[in-house]
Amino acid sequence: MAANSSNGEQQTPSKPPPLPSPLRFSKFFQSNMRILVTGGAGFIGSHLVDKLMENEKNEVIVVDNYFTGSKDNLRKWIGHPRFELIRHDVTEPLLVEVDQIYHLACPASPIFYKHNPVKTIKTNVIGTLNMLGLAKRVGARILLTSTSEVYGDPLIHPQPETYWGNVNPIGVRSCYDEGKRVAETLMFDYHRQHGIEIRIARIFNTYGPRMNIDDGRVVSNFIAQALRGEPLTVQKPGTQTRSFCFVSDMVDGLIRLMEGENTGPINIGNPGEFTMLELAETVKELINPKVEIKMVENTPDDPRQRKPDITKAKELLGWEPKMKLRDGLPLMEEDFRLRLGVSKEK
Ligand SMILES: NC(=O)c1ccc[n+]([C@@H]2O[C@H](COP(=O)([O-])OP(=O)(O)OC[C@H]3O[C@@H](n4cnc5c(N)ncnc54)[C@H](O)[C@@H]3O)[C@@H](O)[C@H]2O)c1
Ligand SMILES: O=c1ccn([C@@H]2O[C@H](COP(=O)(O)OP(=O)(O)O[C@H]3OC[C@@H](O)[C@H](O)[C@H]3O)[C@@H](O)[C@H]2O)c(=O)[nH]1
Repeated sequence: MAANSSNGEQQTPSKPPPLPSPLRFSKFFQSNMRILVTGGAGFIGSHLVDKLMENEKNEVIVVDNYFTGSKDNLRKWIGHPRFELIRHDVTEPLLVEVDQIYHLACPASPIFYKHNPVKTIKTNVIGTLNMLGLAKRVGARILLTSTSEVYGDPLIHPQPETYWGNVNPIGVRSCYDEGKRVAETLMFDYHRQHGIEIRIARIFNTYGPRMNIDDGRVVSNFIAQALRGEPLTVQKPGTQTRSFCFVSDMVDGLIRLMEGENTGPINIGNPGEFTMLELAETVKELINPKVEIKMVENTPDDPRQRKPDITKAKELLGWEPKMKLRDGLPLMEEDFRLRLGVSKEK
């Protein structure tokens, strides 16, 4: 049955989806829903695993190369009978019998995805090709965590899914921005050519507990700096905007997309938009009023504005974020205090 694409026109595949394992049709079928999460040892992935494991009908397999993720994020599941953790790089083929694939494997922090740009684009292109080949072979439904970066430095604001973007094809961010755009292209080509069941989430900036403390992203940087009494490093011009979604809202959106009947792409993010100076002032107010704010140089091609139009997510998934930034930041502060060993001043 042709799924609907989020921009309205039918993306009717030329073939029906490949049949799942015959086992799933047997009336005595006892096995669980077998779910693969690539990049499941990462920030969003490990929270997704926590949520999926709450359902006793789910078996979860995580593959991860630990480039930016950590086994520590999954320690509570290691040894659990419905959980498996495999060290695997998605740029190499993988064969596991699964029913759903959440494909999150890709470094998300700009510092990390710029560290080895060729590897980043290989992960996005070859990694996604390998996961689509697996989906075709075993008849699995596959969800790609794409990104707001596919809009580049957007000329339309807020960004709807119908916006084709404004992306530099040869810049220092292109390994990620164009890599994710190619991944989306591959997803739709496998859908149209082979009938694969696809889901595409365009994730906007997400924050919360378990972010790497020094992964260089703005929310983790500001909170770690405030807790360490270091100046908050606002990258110029400071008036650039982002919209921040708390990780539990993000995970809820991803699961609704996977379980729904729409291919996407669908924006998943919080439309609450702030400048980086406003974010710094909020972190200073909530965490450490004595901390300084200092302007520092930015990096090339940094988008000037970003805010999701989440009309599709509301209408097609019945989803919208619940956590406001001022309520989410203290939860992240608590996590960072624990991990940094910095107690709250009385
Ligand atoms: N966090 C955000 O704000 C955000 C925004 C937009 C999109 N996304 C996307 O969501 C996904 C998860 O992001 P995150 O914030 O959890 O990042 P993260 O870096 O914490 O997680 C990525 C995980 O993928 C693993 N990985 C990277 N390359 C791999 C490879 N070649 N093979 C196997 N594993 C590999 C890493 O070790 C890590 O565990 C990514 O696809 C990212 O592009 C995140
Ligand atoms: O210390 C810092 C870090 C970052 N910034 C600024 O904060 C803004 C956000 O930067 P981040 O590095 O947190 O994140 P980005 O918005 O560049 O990318 C983020 O959103 C898109 C996702 O696909 C990426 O995975 C995610 O990292 C940028 O304008 C950056 O210049 C600071 O002002 N200070």
